[in-house]
Amino acid sequence: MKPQDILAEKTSLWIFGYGSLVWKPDFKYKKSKVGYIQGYKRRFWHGDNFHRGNDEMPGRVVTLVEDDDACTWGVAYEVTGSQIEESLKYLNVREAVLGGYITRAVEFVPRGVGEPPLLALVYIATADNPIYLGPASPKEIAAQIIVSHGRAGQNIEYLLRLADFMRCQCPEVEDAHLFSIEAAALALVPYLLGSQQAVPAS
Ligand SMILES: N[C@@H](CCC(=O)N[C@@H](CS)C(=O)NCC(=O)O)C(=O)O
Repeated sequence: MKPQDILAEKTSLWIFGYGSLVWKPDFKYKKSKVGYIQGYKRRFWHGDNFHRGNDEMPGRVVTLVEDDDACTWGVAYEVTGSQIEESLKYLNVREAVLGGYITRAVEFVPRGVGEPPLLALVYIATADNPIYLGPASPKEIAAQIIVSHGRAGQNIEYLLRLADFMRCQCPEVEDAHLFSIEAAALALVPYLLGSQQAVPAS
């Protein structure tokens, strides 16, 4: 199903967030649900030269990579009436124009027992995007994150708030990729805080 199929003559639209959108939606919505989408894994493989980085030192933000065996937890937001146009207009700038994300339609599964799956719009950055950075080790990703910042603030804030969301809202979920990067970044902070030692080689 294409994104436009779920937008046609809609009085209600669900938007799935799995990165900064889980802690900073910044658009009006009617309700939100924690849950997951199947067939995608979340990875810090997208570059960001606006919100959490710049052209000289791009930050790293998350995107989704297709993987039939994986699922990604986040938050789905329901927008209705005028919220639909307002949210899409806002996200088009924040995610597509400034972030390089495209939209896809996905099936969102709410965590609540017996709650039916919902069709949702999701913003994904694909490998053909000019600022896509691709795979790297947790240490390499962490080393890039701790020195990057952009118009929205420090890249490490983006990492820590996402890790906090997962610990608080999805404590039962194992996300080795996210938490290994968080641990590597926190281990590097003492070196960042002006210690004399050089940052250890990764
Ligand atoms: N599309 C993902 C990732 C969104 C995301 O992190 N987008 C960046 C743009 S590169 C953003 O909005 N950052 C705002 C911020 O870092 O405060 C989501 O659904 O959460």
